[in-house]
Amino acid sequence: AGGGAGRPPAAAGWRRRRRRRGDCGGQPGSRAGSDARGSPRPACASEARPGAGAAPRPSQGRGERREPGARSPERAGRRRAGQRPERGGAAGGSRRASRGRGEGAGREPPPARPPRRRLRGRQKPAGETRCPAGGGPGTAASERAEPSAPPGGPPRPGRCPRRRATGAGPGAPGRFGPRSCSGGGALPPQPQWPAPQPGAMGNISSNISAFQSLHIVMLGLDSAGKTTVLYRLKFNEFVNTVPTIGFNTEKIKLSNGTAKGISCHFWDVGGQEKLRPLWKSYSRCTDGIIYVVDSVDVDRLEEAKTELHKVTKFAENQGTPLLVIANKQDLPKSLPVAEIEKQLALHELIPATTYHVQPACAIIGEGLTEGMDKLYEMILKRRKSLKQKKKR
Ligand SMILES: Nc1nc2c(ncn2[C@@H]2O[C@H](COP(=O)(O)OP(=O)(O)OP(=O)(O)O)[C@@H](O)[C@H]2O)c(=O)[nH]1
Ligand SMILES: [Mg+2]
Repeated sequence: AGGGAGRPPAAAGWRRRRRRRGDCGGQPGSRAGSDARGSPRPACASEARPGAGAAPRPSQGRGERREPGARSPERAGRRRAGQRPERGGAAGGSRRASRGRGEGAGREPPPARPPRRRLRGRQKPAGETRCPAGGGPGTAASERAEPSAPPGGPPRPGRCPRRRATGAGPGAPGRFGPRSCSGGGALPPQPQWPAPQPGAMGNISSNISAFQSLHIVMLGLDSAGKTTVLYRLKFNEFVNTVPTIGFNTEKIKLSNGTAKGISCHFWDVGGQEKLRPLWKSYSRCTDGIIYVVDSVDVDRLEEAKTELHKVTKFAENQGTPLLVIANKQDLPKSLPVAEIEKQLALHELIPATTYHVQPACAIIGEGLTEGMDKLYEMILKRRKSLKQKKKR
C-alpha cells in the first residue's frame, strides 16, 4: 500500500468526487488515491495502477504542487479541447477516441498543428541574415545590400580570395610577409595589363612589344635570397620572407635602368632539396634564368654549382641567358664575384649559355637594377640571333 495506507479513504464524499471527475483506476490506498492527501501521485492514474506496466514519468513530481482535487494537466487539456475521457482507463479510451477521429467518425478532426509553429524558435527576425561564413548577424546582409569595394582595392585576378581577404598572399606582404603558393594546380590566369603610358616605352627595343612580358625563373639553393630579390623588385622595399614551399609568382614592371617599363613575369621556386625536381618544369622555355647564390655560404657553393649545371643542361634551357646574383654582398665574409664565378665553374657551361655574374644585396636592392639590365640585354641579343637564324 502507498502512503495513505494508515487512513483508508473510505469516505463516500471521496468516492463521489472521484466518480464525478471520471478519475481512472486509482485504488483506495494506492498512490493515486493518496493524492487526496497531497502526497505525490502520477499525472495519470493508469500509470500508477498495479500491473499497468507504465514507468513513472518525470511529471509525477508535479503532483506535489497540486491541490487536493485539482485536475491533472492532461485532463485539464482534454477539457479545454472539449473531449471527455472515457471511463475504464485512460489509455484504452484515448486510443479508441483517436481511432474514431482518424476515421472521420462524426467529429471534426482538430486542426493539425502547423509545422511552422515548431520552427518558430529557429526563425530569424526580419531583416537579419545569418552569415554563412560564421560572421555576426547582419554582416552578410549588409554586404549584400550595399556592395562596396574591398578596403584593399579591387581584387586582383588569379589570386585566392582567402589570401586577398587576409592580405597575406604573394604580392601582398601583410602582417606575415609573403606566403608561398603551393604549386601543383593549374597556373593562375594571366592578369590584364593596362595600356602603356605614352613615352614610357621610349627605351624599349622594338623586339619586345609593350604587351609582351618576359618569363623569368628564379632558382638557387634555399635561403639564398630569391624571394627577397623578388619582392625588392616588386615593391622596392625589404620584405621579411619565409622559406618558399612551392613557388611565388609576380608580374613586375621594371621601373629602373635600361629595362624600365618592361613587364616581367617572375617565377620564384623554392630552393629546398625536395623542391628542386620542380626546377626543370619551371625553367622550361623561359626567356631568362636568374640563379641566386648566397655569397657567404661557402660550404654549399659546390652544391649550388651542381644544381646550376643540371638546370642549364636541360634541352629546353640550352642557350637561355643566365644571370647569377651573388647575393648578400653586405655581409663581411662574402666572397668576391670572381671567386664565385670560379667556384660555380661558369666557364664550363655549354657555350650557348650567355651569363653574367652580378654582385648584389637584396635587402637594400643594390645591384638588382644593373643585373636586370644585363639580363634584358642578353635576352634581346638572343632574340635577335634566333630571328636571324630563322631568316637564313
Ligand atoms: N644580409 C643579407 N641577408 C639577406 C639578403 N638577401 C636575403 N637575405 C636573407 O636571407 C634569408 C633567406 O632569404 P629568402 O629570400 O627567403 O631566401 P630564398 O632563396 O627565397 O629561400 P627559399 O625560399 O627557401 O628557397 C632571409 O632571412 C633574408 O632576409 C642580403 O642581401 N643580405
Ligand atoms: Mg623563397
